[in-house]
Amino acid sequence: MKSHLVFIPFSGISHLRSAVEMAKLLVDQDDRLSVTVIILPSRFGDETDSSAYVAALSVAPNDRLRYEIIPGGDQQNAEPTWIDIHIENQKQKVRRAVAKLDSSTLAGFIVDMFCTSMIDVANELGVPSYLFYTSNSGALALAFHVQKMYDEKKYDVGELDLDNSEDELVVPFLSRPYPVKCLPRLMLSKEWLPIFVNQSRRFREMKGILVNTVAELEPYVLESLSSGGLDTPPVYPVGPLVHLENQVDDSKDETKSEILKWLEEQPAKSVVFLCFGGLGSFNEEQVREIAVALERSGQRFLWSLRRPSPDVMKERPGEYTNLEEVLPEGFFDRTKERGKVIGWAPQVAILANQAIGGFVTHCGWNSMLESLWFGVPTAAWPLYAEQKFNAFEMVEELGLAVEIKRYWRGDILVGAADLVMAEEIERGIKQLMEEDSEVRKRVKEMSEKCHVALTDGGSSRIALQKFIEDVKKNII
Ligand SMILES: O=c1ccn([C@@H]2O[C@H](COP(=O)(O)OP(=O)(O)O[C@H]3O[C@H](CO)[C@@H](O)[C@H](O)[C@H]3O)[C@@H](O)[C@H]2O)c(=O)[nH]1
Repeated sequence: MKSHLVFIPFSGISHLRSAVEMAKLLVDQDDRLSVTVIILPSRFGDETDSSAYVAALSVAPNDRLRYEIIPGGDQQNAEPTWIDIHIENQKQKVRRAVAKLDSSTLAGFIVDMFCTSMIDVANELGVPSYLFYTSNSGALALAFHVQKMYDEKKYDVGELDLDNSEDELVVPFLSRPYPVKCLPRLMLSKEWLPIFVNQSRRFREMKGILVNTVAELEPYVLESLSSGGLDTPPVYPVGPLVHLENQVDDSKDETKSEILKWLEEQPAKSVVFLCFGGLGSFNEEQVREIAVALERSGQRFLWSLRRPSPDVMKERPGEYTNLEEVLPEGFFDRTKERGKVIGWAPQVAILANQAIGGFVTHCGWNSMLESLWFGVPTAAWPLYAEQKFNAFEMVEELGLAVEIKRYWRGDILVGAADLVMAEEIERGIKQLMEEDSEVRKRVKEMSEKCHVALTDGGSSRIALQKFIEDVKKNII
């Protein structure tokens, strides 16, 4: 029997790309399955970081995988709205897009964690909803755990002293206590917590949850989720879903070619790469500390440095027109033989290059998976969202990363951030680049497991097959 799934990702590039990889896997795995990916307009009104990617998708024809692009229309140049309101505003357009599909084969909706209000549209049509979770299963379990405690009145943000708290939470699926100050900022904000908790409640309405993780990477969390303690829908670890296409040297892109050429000239595993995701940027004081650390470390480096946005909730960080203004005087002269400062990075192609020996990252989950995929060890410097949890899991629970700063406080999206001193950064970089470290060895082993997971008979393929079988069983 033919089945059709409607997939509604969030429009941000870090959610969209893994969702598209997920959709491709689904249709590859089962030739009776087809998927329509509905691409929502960006909340920012522009489409800067995803427009080229989306344009390329729409020209790639496939009978069983289609893209329905919903234009921004009247929202162009409007004030950006909060994510939940923005998604709510798209419901009518999604109804219209779904109405064009053959309802007799409709088997369900797969929605991103930010698009849970689309469950209402699926319910109107009488089809089940599934969640596609773009981060790890630990962050998912933490969200469920905090929601459960909140609903049972055991978690009160009013009682938490955010930045100075030495309190720790005992979280069932973690092997050690979790410091309250490492909770994502949303879980510590009176204003945001109810929205966050509501999102987790809606996760529980789903028939199943696809997670961009690997069974071998997070076994304890996945066991805990499947044992029923948190009373969640079934979880399917189907990752790592990594967008690998831009790994090749695309000669049309001169900046990328130049970066890759420079890397080819460097010795194997000699370069430390620094990159902080789509929203990562630093004030001038912090930029100087990083520059000093790079100089003192003596290490070869490739540094993706972005200009901070005046209001990151409304506008993404941009590119510097003159990097010398922000870097210490003489920095370029002193480091020109061994370092390169760039803007937006072709990250996957860089991580795939033989010259990269370590990656200083903000711990966005795609970055963590990309570095694991290429066996590159990381130094954790979390900046926003759930990244402090990711850092805790990778450094403390799994021993797969070193740290730049232990228990870093703040969140750059709400304007509060500790200054990290050059000494701390230098120490982290040196530890990261150690040749025969335990972390490097563990990363290599985990990298191999990630590759095996995606082969026939591998854990992620088995989980994907189980998901497809369950989708078919759940058709009413
Ligand atoms: O200069 C850059 C910066 C980023 N990237 C790519 O952009 C993606 C960034 O994704 P990620 O590392 O996950 O970071 P964020 O963009 O910050 O991702 C958001 O979404 C993730 C998945 O839900 C969360 O884990 C993060 O905390 C959240 O901030 C990756 O594929 C990178 O390869 C580049 O190619 N060049």
